[in-house]
Amino acid sequence: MDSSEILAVRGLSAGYGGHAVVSGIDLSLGRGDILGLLGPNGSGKSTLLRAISGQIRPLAGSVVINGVDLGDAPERAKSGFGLAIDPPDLPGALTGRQYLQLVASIRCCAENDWLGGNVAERLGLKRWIDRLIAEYSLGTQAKIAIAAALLGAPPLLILDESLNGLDPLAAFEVKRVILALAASRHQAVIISTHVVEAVPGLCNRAVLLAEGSIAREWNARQLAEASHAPGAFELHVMQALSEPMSWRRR
Ligand SMILES: Nc1ncnc2c1ncn2[C@@H]1O[C@H](COP(=O)(O)OP(=O)(O)OP(=O)(O)O)[C@@H](O)[C@H]1O
Repeated sequence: MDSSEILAVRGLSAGYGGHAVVSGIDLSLGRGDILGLLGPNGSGKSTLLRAISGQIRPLAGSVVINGVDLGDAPERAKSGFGLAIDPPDLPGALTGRQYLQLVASIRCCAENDWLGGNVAERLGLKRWIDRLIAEYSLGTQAKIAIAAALLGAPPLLILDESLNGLDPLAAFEVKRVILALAASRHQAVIISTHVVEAVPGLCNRAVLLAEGSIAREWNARQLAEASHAPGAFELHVMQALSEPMSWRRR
């Protein structure tokens, strides 16, 4: 494996009850990559991220995180990524601080071990930190999930629609944190989103999932070009989705 490769997904199929929802997925992320994962509802974005994060077992193929095969050494591989938990799955009976302490103890780091300052404060969590997560709004829950995912600066950061529900200031701060992580070239980020227009300014790679397969990919140059023309990237995505499956991935 290339030492700069943080995520290597090869021939991955995954789904539920033995039925594949995503199949034939190949992905390689290096240090400094920010991958935007796009796709219509039900196209398999969350399923793919669940397979990459070891929440479901692949039906075929492999996932290697920072050089560790998830199938061979799941616990060691899992220490290579931070995942922002879906707000309904957060432990509502803990305070934000207790949750950060819990995640920090699992990651063997301090509860304020973030690259680039106090992320909890930057996301506006200071006045919520000693209150129960169950009392948080959805957006505030998303913020604590992101802050926890970033603890200990894991090589890979996985955000599944985590920008949803954030107020503009918090979304701006999360984007700044992500861009700084990528600029440090120690980490890679994979972020699924329906906010197509945010992708060219935030990501240097993008893939479009359709019916469980990668239908189209964009590299840094293509995203940079699209970012100069308002609406251009959204148009590319909509065009790709309107093409028959057999035309895609050119
Ligand atoms: N736990 C589950 N058990 C069985 N089927 C599931 C489960 N979770 C998702 N699916 C099915 O897998 C398919 C892909 O769902 P998935 O949530 O991965 O899509 P998505 O692209 O993330 O969608 P969205 O944009 O709506 O969040 C859907 O048909 C869905 O019904």
